[in-house]
Amino acid sequence: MENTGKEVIRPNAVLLQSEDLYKYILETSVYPREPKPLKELRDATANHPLAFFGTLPDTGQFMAMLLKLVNAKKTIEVGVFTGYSLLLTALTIPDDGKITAIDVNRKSYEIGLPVIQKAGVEHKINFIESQALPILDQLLENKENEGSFDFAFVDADKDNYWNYHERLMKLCKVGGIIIYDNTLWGGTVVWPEESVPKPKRPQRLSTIKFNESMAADPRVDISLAPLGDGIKICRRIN
Ligand SMILES: C[S@@+](CC[C@H](N)C(=O)[O-])C[C@H]1O[C@@H](n2cnc3c(N)ncnc32)[C@H](O)[C@@H]1O
Ligand SMILES: O=c1cc(-c2ccc(O)cc2)oc2c(O)c(O)ccc12
Repeated sequence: MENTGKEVIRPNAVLLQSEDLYKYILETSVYPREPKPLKELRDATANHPLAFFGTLPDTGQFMAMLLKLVNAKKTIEVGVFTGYSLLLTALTIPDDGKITAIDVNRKSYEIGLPVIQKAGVEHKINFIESQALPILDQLLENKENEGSFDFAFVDADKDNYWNYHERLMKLCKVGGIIIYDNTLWGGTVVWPEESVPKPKRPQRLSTIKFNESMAADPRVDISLAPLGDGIKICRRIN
């Protein structure tokens, strides 16, 4: 039977419409297990005017689970900010694991760096201050990098997500995982355009197009999980 996409919407589609329920998840499942350095990094970021950029702790907890499930050792991060997702990755991968972390802004990385150093995981991180696209292209110039990464986390300029995807599909191994953050863009993907604040419209359109393109990409298994701001989890199939 043809899948019309018009099936009955089940009750769980509205479950997280309550802030109290989100608080419940954080207080009963996430915060009690959050490693101390991650809490320290959140505290160090709390007064930053862009503190809302930080990866949400429930998303982080799920990401750590996936990193462990695929035994990730070699990873890429696009979009570091003060380093919540970076530190989480560094704490999760083995001692000889390596993260290539790219961000245009080293200043924000330096806010979290003392916490990363204190946690004893800085040696796993190669931070590169740059636009991400040229660095991904540079990595691809070395054939040894092709299909060598176990895991990638993308949390930067939404307009480039598909460009990142094309490169990460070559850099990640078959069976490797790529996570794209903010793929529900604050829920605005289903709002009428005129209800969306003007500055948020371009990224909303990019996100809608990205989700459509991803659904049509036969190279990956996908899941759009409503964690945090929506994370698209891709597993490279071939
Ligand atoms: C939402 S924040 C990342 C949050 C981070 N994952 C965390 O856990 O705190 C987005 C970051 O992407 C960076 N960024 C934006 N455009 C970029 C680009 N073209 N290349 C590299 N980094 C970029 C910004 O400087 C910013 O630090
Ligand atoms: O409100 C934002 C904005 C961004 C953003 C916009 C433009 C860029 O070039 C990079 C990032 O990212 C966000 C984000 O990742 C998040 O989790 C919440 C809010 C925003």
